[in-house]
Amino acid sequence: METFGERLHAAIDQRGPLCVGIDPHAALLARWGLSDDVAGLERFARTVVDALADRVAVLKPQAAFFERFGSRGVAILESTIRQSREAGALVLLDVKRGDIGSTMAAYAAAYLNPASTLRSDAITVSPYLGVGSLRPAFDLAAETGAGIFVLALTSNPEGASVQHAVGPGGKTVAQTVIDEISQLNAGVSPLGSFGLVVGATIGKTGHDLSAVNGPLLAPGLGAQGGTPDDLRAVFGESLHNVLPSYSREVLAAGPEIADLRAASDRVLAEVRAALG
Ligand SMILES: O=c1ccn([C@@H]2O[C@H](COP(=O)(O)O)[C@@H](O)[C@H]2O)c(=O)[nH]1
Repeated sequence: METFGERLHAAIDQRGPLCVGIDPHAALLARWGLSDDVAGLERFARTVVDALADRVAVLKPQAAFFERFGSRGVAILESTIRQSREAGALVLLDVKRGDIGSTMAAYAAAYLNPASTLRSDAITVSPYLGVGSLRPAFDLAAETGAGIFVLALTSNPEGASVQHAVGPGGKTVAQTVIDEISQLNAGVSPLGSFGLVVGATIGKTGHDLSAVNGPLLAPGLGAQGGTPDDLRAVFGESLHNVLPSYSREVLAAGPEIADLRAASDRVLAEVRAALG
């Protein structure tokens, strides 16, 4: 069985280092001339899949924007995940789950079990209950060839007050998360399946990402103010493992498929130039 790290490495080789988010904000539905309801949601998500799933390495549906429409929104999320994967994109479902281990096992089954209708290639998780509480998700991911991205240094300005806090061992909370995830990827080639989320907006923080050996998802580009040039300051020597992620910056170019493709090609060229 191919691991998520192997599949992601191959997808980036073939399609380039880019993740595009599927974030059907109410404001974007309006901008596209769509109604803020399930029909609008379905058209929006289908258009993004038709435009990008056969060309970008990773699509990242943001579960919140589907869940706000209840069970009918979740049904659209299911079809969006399925159609994206059928068209060749890897799907990173942005759900940011995190709970005590026994409950985490159920979340993992919902998103990573091959029999689940929400089965994705990878998910985002929150380590606020301790990285160890995520163990059932790590185990199921390893068993099924899926990936996990753990929030470490998030792109929002509020994140630092918790993530930069220093624990009893003298390490920051974020560095503790980074080090625990690094252990899961130790010795793996070409790329581990356990990634971190590190915002492109955070600047130079002094955190050491050199041992991660896994993908570093970088949201915060575009609409949140981060630029490809910021990536060097944030990631330094770890730039080669960065997966830049854009949502609104690309989605705002819709609803025409050609315009979405052009926006995605433009940001890909910009991040390629920055990553070197
Ligand atoms: O630290 C984080 C973690 C996740 N996100 C998510 O990424 C997208 C960003 O959307 P933009 O439109 O490109 O700003 C969104 O789904 C967030 O929930 C993040 O921004 N920062």
